Amino acid sequence: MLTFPNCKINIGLQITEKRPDGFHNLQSCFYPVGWQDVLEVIPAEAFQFTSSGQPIPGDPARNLCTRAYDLLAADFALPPVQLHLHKIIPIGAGLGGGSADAAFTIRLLNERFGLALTPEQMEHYARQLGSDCAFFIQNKPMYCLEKGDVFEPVNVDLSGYYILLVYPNLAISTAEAYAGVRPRTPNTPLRDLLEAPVTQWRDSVHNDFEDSLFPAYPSLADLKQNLYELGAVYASMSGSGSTVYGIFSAPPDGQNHFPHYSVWQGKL
Ligand SMILES: C[C@@](CO)(OP(=O)(O)O)[C@H](O)COP(=O)(O)OP(=O)(O)OC[C@H]1O[C@@H](n2ccc(N)nc2=O)[C@H](O)[C@@H]1O
Ligand SMILES: Nc1ncnc2c1ncn2[C@@H]1O[C@H](COP(=O)(O)OP(=O)(O)O)[C@@H](O)[C@H]1O
Repeated sequence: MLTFPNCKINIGLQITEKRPDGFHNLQSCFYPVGWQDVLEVIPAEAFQFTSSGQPIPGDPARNLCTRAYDLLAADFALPPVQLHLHKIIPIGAGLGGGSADAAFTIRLLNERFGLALTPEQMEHYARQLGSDCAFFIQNKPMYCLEKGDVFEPVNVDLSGYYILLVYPNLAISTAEAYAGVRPRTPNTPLRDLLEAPVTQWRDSVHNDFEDSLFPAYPSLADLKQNLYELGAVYASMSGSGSTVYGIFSAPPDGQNHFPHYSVWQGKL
């Protein structure tokens, strides 16, 4: 059985405070985007995780797909399987690709083996694997709070727009990015700013990670400027970087403008 874990972008990201557990409370709109991996579950004699495509750093036994399987296998009598992941979504890119793989593993095993888990139960498992993992269970635009794992509905609909994602071949560790931020109470909550149409977001909807990462990596600020010059109605870095995206009202000519970077474009 096959499934296609997709990535997300963050539309605005306010980091409001450091928590006693060392994590940060945030407010952000998470929005699913169609850049996808391929994940297959295959009957096997013994559990095995294999991958192709981009090399994934780290021990396969600690891969988020393996950890998702182990988590469910602790509570259910799962038969052994081979999980094969064809990795396409850039890694360490602010796109939540690893979290998507983990959440889709839970969804796939639930369906394949008739575990009858509700979305809330699957979110409970996903939260144990990463802060933005639970989002990918329902996988629809959400206003995310606390660690990014508490959801409220959001009235952001970008259907009809096009998106261009540019990954500048620079992996940024999420933990390192959080270590550089200065949490603060925003003047206006992101939720209120998102009430305006996308054409008015440029000067108001902000990703707080840009404040520390753009000075450290000036090429990221240049990339955002390039996307505006290409005609984006809104451009931003996603999550903890390094992907920068632009939202366009007509299809942009992305491949020709960024020949040395990994790009993906499609409809929202
Ligand atoms: C920044 C965001 C924004 O959407 O996405 P990415 O850019 O990684 O995709 C997320 O908060 C990333 O969530 P996720 O990638 O699941 O992070 P986790 O694995 O849970 O945590 C990695 C490390 O980041 C820090 N961390 C993460 C989430 C959070 N709310 N506060 C934190 O301080 C912690 O130091 C933690 O050890
Ligand atoms: N299936 C997976 N895909 C990508 N990264 C994974 C996976 N499993 C574990 N990881 C680890 O997670 C880290 C990157 O996670 P990723 O979700 O790509 O980054 P980001 O949160 O910035 O989008 C890497 O250090 C990688 O070793």
